[in-house]
Amino acid sequence: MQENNALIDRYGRRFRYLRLSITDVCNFKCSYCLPDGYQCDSERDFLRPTDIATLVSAFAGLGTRKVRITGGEPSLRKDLPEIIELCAQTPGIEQVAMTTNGFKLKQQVARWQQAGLTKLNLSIDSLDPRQFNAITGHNSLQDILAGLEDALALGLEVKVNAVLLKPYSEGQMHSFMAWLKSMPVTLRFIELMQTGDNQLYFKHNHLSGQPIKQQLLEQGWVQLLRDNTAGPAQEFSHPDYAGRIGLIMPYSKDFCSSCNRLRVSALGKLHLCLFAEQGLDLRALIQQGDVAALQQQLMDLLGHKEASHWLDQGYTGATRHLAMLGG
Ligand SMILES: Nc1nc2c(ncn2[C@@H]2O[C@H](COP(=O)(O)OP(=O)(O)OP(=O)(O)O)[C@@H](O)[C@H]2O)c(=O)[nH]1
Ligand SMILES: C[S@@+](CC[C@H](N)C(=O)[O-])C[C@H]1O[C@@H](n2cnc3c(N)ncnc32)[C@H](O)[C@@H]1O
Ligand code: SF4
Ligand code: SF4
Repeated sequence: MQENNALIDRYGRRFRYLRLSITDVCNFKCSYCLPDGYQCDSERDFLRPTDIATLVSAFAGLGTRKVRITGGEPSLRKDLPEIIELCAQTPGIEQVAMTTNGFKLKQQVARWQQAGLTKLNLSIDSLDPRQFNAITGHNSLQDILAGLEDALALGLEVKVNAVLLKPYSEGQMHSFMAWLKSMPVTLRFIELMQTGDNQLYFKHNHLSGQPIKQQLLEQGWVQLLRDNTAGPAQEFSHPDYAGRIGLIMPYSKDFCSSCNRLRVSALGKLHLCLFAEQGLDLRALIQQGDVAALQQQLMDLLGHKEASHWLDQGYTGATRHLAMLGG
């Protein structure tokens, strides 16, 4: 890959990781994301598999090596195996990952893996069924945990996401640490992010990950190096635990200096940041199937990417909730 044909911004950050949302529909009601459930009256015209093939090959030609499929809930799309497969078969793409609430995991994980999925991130905010139900509005923790066992048995690399939430933090931490002793997954605690819709919730529930980092280091956990397609987590391992711990701390200093990812929404809009003011419409070029023009457009638009999210100044851009874009 020549440097003049790569996605590099004016701050010298290189973008090898595409987060592709394939739907904004979701069947859960996570209290920090869609507390009233998914609301939309009109039909949504999401990118089709042929559009996605054009888009992913444009990104791959500019050095993208990893695609994460996300949503809303991506497993609600019936053509998900087809989408995974076309991403996996795009020349240049080395990793196809997905973030899911796990509702369809047990039924579908073998198909996803056959289609080419290599990594799975699974959102489990609590190991206590009652707390899980209170947070997500779904009584499906046991099925999700059974699906997780299946995913591991198939050899998939699994990460578990848990948003740090003040009222649950003590129980959350305790049971997760005991679980990790024998569970070979990377468990990531994510600082709750403020969005347009959750301002009051954020005020009451946000917790910093910094004290957890301090505690881990005191207890002998060792921080690991990140590779250049890794997500934003700081990761730690410990010889007495089968699992690892990750911390995603968007409010910490310099979080955005290692930004390596761009986003495209299910409606075909490029978002230069999770908290960018607006999406930049790529759909017309995608539907023309003109990969070279699309690549030129991507390189031009990247010139507008900001240094940071400015979340620490209370800025949430146009992001009402993370289901809009897939986090
Ligand atoms: N602020 C911010 N949050 C992010 C970014 N990327 C991921 N996250 C958040 O991190 C959490 C976990 O995201 P995942 O979809 O599991 O992806 P990831 O952390 O990039 O995963 P890996 O690629 O496996 O490291 C979600 O809450 C995302 O919203 C980012 O660029 N900025
Ligand atoms: C938006 S969801 C989309 C994928 C899928 N529905 C899921 O929940 O895994 C992606 C990730 O964002 C996280 N998330 C959603 N809203 C958040 C917020 N306000 N702050 C931090 N993380 C959030 C979720 O916990 C999940 O791990
Ligand atoms: S976090 Fe994921 S599962 Fe929960 S409401 Fe948002 S999109 Fe749905
Ligand atoms: S908040 Fe924006 S700039 Fe910061 S890491 Fe995430 S996408 Fe990149």
